[in-house]
Amino acid sequence: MAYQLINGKQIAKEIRLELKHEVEQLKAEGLQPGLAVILVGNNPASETYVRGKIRASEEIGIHSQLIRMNDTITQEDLLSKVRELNEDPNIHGILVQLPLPDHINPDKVIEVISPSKDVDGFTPINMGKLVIGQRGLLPCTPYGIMQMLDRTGISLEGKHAVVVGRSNIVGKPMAILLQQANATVTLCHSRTVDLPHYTRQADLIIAAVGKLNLITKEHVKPGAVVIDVGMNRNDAGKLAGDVNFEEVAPLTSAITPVPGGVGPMTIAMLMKNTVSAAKAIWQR
Ligand SMILES: Nc1nc2c(c(=O)[nH]1)N[C@@H](CN(C=O)c1ccc(C(=O)N[C@@H](CCC(=O)O)C(=O)O)cc1)CN2
Ligand SMILES: [Mg+2]
Repeated sequence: MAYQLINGKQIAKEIRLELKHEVEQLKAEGLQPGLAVILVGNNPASETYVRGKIRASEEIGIHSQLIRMNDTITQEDLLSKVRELNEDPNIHGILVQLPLPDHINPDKVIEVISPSKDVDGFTPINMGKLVIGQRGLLPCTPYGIMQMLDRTGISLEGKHAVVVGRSNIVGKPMAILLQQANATVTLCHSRTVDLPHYTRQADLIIAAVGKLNLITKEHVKPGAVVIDVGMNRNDAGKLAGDVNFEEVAPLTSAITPVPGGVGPMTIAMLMKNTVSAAKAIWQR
């Protein structure tokens, strides 16, 4: 079957270009959105993602500040830094790159980020708003997937979506956004018995577990749409998703690649959230 390859890299580029124009206008009106990125330690993958965030900010015209902290920093010192940024009038978005070192409780850190500056959409306030359908800042990866589906013209109305993975960052918020778009949602996870039983009924599969080749052709109904959120290394050391792309793609109507699918959308939506946060704070 001929399938559509959903080009997240290209869609993300379009979104960044739209934001660049919007920021030019905002700057002319006297507002330059500002983003602070906190990186604790030197995890190589985090270094890459943080670099991508700073580069995207620069390209769009968002003022950015990278705050590097040694991995021996105390939780209290990290909390103090976040509190300081909460009060900084030039900063409209704050994010703490995850994962954090083991001695720091990420929940405690996320909790102190001002919800109005929480451009990751991870604070209990923004998560709560999402659940009850109030406007807030949305987590970037699920928000990016919604944009990708929308901009590809994939309708969710009445579709059966199966989300595999129940993380706070992707699976849970994804399930909520999909049901708000009138999909019927099944949320599967590592303890689901007979995963293919569920995924084979799906018009849309979102694979967000972090397990190489978890989704094989046995999991997929012909014509389904498959979104791969996984980021794993294969035997050759190459980046690969949760979906066995070679065998699954020909069965689908549309599928995202890894790399070049969901990943770039995450950073584009972070930029969008930063611009939205700046406008909301400015209008207060
Ligand atoms: N505070 C946060 N921490 C983490 C988040 C997050 O949204 N907020 N998500 C991930 C990491 N992440 C952003 O932080 C992220 C991961 C991957 C990509 C990406 O563009 N991937 C590329 C491939 C990049 C590569 O070659 O390594 C792709 O898929 O094409 C962007 C952002 C965990 N932590
Ligand atoms: Mg990807």
